[in-house]
Amino acid sequence: MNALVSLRNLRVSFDGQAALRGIDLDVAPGEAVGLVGESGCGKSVTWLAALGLLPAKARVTGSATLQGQELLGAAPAVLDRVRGGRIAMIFQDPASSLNPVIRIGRQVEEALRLHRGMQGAAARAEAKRLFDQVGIPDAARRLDAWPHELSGGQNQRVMIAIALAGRPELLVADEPTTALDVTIQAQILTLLQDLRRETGMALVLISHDLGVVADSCDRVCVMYAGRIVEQAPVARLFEAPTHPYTNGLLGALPPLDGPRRRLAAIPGSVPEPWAMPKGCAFAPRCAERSPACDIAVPGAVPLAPGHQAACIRATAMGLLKETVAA
Ligand SMILES: Nc1ncnc2c1ncn2[C@@H]1O[C@H](COP(=O)(O)OP(=O)(O)OP(=O)(O)O)[C@@H](O)[C@H]1O
Repeated sequence: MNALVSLRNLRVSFDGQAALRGIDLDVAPGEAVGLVGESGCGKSVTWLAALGLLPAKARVTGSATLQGQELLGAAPAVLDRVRGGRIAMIFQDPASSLNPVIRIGRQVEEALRLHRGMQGAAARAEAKRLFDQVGIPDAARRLDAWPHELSGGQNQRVMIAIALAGRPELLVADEPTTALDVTIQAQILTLLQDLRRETGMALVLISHDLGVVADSCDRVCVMYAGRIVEQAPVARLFEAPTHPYTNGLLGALPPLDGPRRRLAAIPGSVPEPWAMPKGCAFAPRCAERSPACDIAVPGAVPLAPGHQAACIRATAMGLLKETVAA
């Protein structure tokens, strides 16, 4: 795969506490990758680190490349061109990302000026086109609205228009629908899919909801305590989940058909950074734990094309495959 973005052994710590413990991830041009996991597992920090958006106290090591160009430690001028240009990011709460005292059209025009050098009537016409593209009704008039005059869903569409202004090759959408009503959530997710098809950009969708990610993405990465514990194409993940944590997330999904049942919750909680076990971080919550789980952190084992899991059960399956093939 010729990756658009490659993360290699990406590690982040704050005040000596590890938040990311070695992320390896490729995003191909045009693909949609879902990043899923419980709150605090490092989904947002992964992309904030790659884009140089973490506070100075964060210690970041490893590598994050955009078509071979290293982003970690890159000059501010390089990062300014990448951020909001080749890689755009939208966040959960559009109200806090938009400037409340600048009309929304002006905010889109500013992004067009920064990333495409557009000004005046050309920028205004392009801003209107972007509003049309993201489904803001009565776009010409809405350009002059203030953020507080629009609903949360409309403001998220404005954020998406700002993100599209730089013609990104990758859009990172960090819980883009969490703050919205359920019906609006579905509309925004559909919009992101449509835009990906229209523009050919890649999409990284961050969510704590495996169902949301499964509907919208080609591939899913399951994160736990600062690591990717399993990644696979969506269909494969549902057919052959290997990591017990993935199984736990799948068990927590409501069934598509059949009677409603109580959602299975995974007992226990994620270990705190200062109390990380020596072996597998999920072991204390794992029903399939064995003594070997406590010895060392399991590495990612390839199981099928695009499918890897970091669990000693996967290690055992990998060895079994090698023995059969020999
Ligand atoms: N600026 C910061 N200073 C200190 N710790 C931080 C900072 N930002 C993130 N962290 C820590 O890094 C870890 C990963 O956080 P991150 O926000 O990436 O999690 P997440 O998986 O995106 O969770 P959520 O779904 O709640 O957004 C958490 O333990 C968090 O407390």
